[in-house]
Amino acid sequence: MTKDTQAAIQFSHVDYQSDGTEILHNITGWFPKKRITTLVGPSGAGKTTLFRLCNGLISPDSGEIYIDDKKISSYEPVELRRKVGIALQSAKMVPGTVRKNLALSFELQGKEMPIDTAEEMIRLVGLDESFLDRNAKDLSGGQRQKVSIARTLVMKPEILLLDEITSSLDRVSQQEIEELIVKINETYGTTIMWITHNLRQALSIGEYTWVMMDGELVETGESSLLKEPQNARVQTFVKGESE
Ligand SMILES: Nc1ncnc2c1ncn2[C@@H]1O[C@H](COP(=O)(O)OP(=O)(O)OP(=O)(O)O)[C@@H](O)[C@H]1O
Repeated sequence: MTKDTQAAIQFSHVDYQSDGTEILHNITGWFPKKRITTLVGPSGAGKTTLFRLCNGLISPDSGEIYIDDKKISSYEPVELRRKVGIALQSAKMVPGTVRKNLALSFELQGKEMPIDTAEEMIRLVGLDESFLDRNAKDLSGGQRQKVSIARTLVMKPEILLLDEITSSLDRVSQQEIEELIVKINETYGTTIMWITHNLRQALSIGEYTWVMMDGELVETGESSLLKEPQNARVQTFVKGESE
């Protein structure tokens, strides 16, 4: 992709190993600020591991990651967690109300969540305020995913990492979440990085795409590259996923 905007996150020759096995190899690339970029690739390609590097859960063995042109290692953990929010497919809830779940990040910092923040975020994700007092265990899969996104958004992250958040949802809920992702990006200018197995989503929602395979970044650019990939392995992957 041409560098017409600033990078929110930049990888420079990043390697990551676990128990002596190389999981990510020489990753060099960037995620444009305030845009939606999808990450696609076969299972085990290293996409989730890349996310864990981005929010500081793990650190590279070599190479460097920059967030807003500043080395990731120079961020305080609390500052990094606030800047980079993450929502996962499992959307695990703690026992109790939706409000309690939304307040988790504040609680961890010994703060109280402002009432209007909870209301703003629950409305943003398309649920009405009565949901705040519902028990999280009674939510449907789609509602739980929306609450999980709202829970990440309460800290107003500049960068939002979404890991396969629509894979277990029905078509209608998927579409609602897709619309929500676009709305978050437009409302707050949030940089969004979105792992998805769904190439239709990558083509229609994500402006840019990273294609990862076997721990490497094999193709990157505007999402339209998925229509005519240059790399033979990507061609095979795209063909397989579209059948
Ligand atoms: N903590 C770990 N220890 C050892 N191996 C790991 C660890 N975490 C991930 N791996 C391995 O690293 C590789 C990449 O895993 P990762 O979960 O990042 O891939 P992925 O692209 O997100 O896959 P999926 O689409 O299935 O979620 C896999 O082979 C996985 O088994």
